[in-house]
Amino acid sequence: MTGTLVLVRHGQSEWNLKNLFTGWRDPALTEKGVEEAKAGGVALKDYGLTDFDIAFTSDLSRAQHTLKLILEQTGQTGLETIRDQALNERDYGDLSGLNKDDAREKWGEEQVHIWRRSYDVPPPGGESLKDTGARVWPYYMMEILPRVLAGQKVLVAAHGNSLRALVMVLDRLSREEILKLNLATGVPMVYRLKADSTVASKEVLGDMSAAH
Ligand SMILES: O=C(O)[C@H](O)COP(=O)(O)O
Repeated sequence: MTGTLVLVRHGQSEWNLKNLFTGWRDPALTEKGVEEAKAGGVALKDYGLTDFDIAFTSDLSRAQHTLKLILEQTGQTGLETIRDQALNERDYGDLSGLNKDDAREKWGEEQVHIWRRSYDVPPPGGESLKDTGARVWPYYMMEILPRVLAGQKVLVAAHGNSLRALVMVLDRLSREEILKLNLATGVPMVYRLKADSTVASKEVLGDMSAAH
């Protein structure tokens, strides 16, 4: 029997609230984001996951803060944690700091949707989902997956697009399907993997439909 992999997107950030492209910029969580992260922790606790072996997070404070708030709820504040920029949000390049509605007015709804959700079209000066995956997938294979296959319970607090890259592979989504996938903030996804690293089961502890 292999272990458990939990993926959770950080709670709402100040720039999510202001509707700005964020990428590698480093805004803090909002009050709502703090509440979402705590709720994610409570959901894990209620589910019975209070004994993680290790946690991973990005180099960005919104993900690190989310992880801290979750671990406070599961009673694991001292848990070994590895931070790595391989798990950072996709680099939004020249869009970073721009308002998403202003960008739609300037470039059109469809172009902005393609930049935000397509597999291989990068925003100007930034990373496509494929580019993001090119750093997330090897990191997952080398650092995270071996621990899960060894039976550990592993928690990953990261970002909308670094996690979409992982979910694309875990859920075997096509390029068309990934266009439609949005991850809600603070909602844990609990995966159990088979020994061949494919997914045995997936449970979502919250409401993903609120994602946009
Ligand atoms: O970096 C950002 O702006 C957000 O965290 C994710 O953005 P998206 O919803 O446009 O992918």
